[in-house]
Amino acid sequence: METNTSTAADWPLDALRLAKGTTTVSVVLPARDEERTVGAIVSTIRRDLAELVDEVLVVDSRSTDATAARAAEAGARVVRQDDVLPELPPLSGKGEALWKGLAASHGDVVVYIDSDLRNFGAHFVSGLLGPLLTDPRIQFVKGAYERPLRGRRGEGGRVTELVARPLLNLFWPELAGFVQPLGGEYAGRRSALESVPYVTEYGVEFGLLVDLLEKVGLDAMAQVDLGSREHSHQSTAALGRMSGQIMLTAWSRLERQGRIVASEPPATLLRQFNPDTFTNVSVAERPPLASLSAVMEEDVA
Ligand SMILES: O=c1ccn([C@@H]2O[C@H](COP(=O)(O)OP(=O)(O)O[C@H]3O[C@H](CO)[C@@H](O)[C@H](O)[C@H]3O)[C@@H](O)[C@H]2O)c(=O)[nH]1
Ligand SMILES: O=C(O)[C@H](O)COP(=O)(O)O
Repeated sequence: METNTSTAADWPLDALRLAKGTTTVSVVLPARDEERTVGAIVSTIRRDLAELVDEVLVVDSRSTDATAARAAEAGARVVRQDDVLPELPPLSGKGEALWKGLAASHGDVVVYIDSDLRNFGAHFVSGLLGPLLTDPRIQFVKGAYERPLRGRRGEGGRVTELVARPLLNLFWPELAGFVQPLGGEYAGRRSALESVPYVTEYGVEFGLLVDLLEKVGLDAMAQVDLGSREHSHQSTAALGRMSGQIMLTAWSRLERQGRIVASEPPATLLRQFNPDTFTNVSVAERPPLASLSAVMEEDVA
């Protein structure tokens, strides 16, 4: 991992403009109720990265606020998650938004950026593009950063530290060098992203790392330090549900890789208190988009 690690400052815009050549780039932003932040992120990309980014696509993930309007005003193309590939039964959550964004976008390289970032800068996108535009061996690039929690440096990323990184270290230690395995800022070649399934809900990042490791190998994966990342924080209860989804994603990969043989499937209801609720934390899965390309070409042309 260390050999494929760089920082955003290693990738100045002038050099990337030259390296880009005819490669087309899409930035895809999944967004559910992000009216406060999505417009500024889209505007920054359009203003500072006009020569590098060919398409900015916001996937409106069933927002009930003005996310779609704010994104469109700022210059993004906006699609509604459930309007993409409408012949398929809709699924829900972030993973579904990302898969639909892959289907609806056109770039040779796709950059994913969360829409709730509060300190977004153009270096998030240019940093992620650096290894992909300059090294043909690289298929996938993950952002790394320091994450404050309500002003406390290094304290953010609770699910990352308590669930995701321990699971990766236990079962996929090759991936232990990824500092932010759950981070929402990453990029890949379309051919690589279309070759793997997308887990729905919040299992998507964990599933992509494990599946891409198997598909393209660690030498084709890179990491770029993007500095510091600030985003909106979810409640502890919501992070508990996210953790359940990530654990079930890990389980599905262990089973698929033949590393566990289950006498019975795991329960998928998470009981939480205050209020006393049961939530289904199961995740579904979309197949590799390449396997649906005929359908997709008809639909998004
Ligand atoms: O149903 C959903 C839920 C979220 N989002 C968007 O996805 C992004 C990240 O979602 P958020 O709820 O802010 O996730 P975090 O609590 O920040 O979770 C972290 O960990 C998750 C699990 O790996 C990752 O998916 C996130 O990108 C990462 O920031 C945001 O732009 C959301 O608007 C959707 O589009 N649809
Ligand atoms: O990636 C994570 O662990 C979750 O997004 C939680 O992040 P937070 O602890 O910074 O809210």
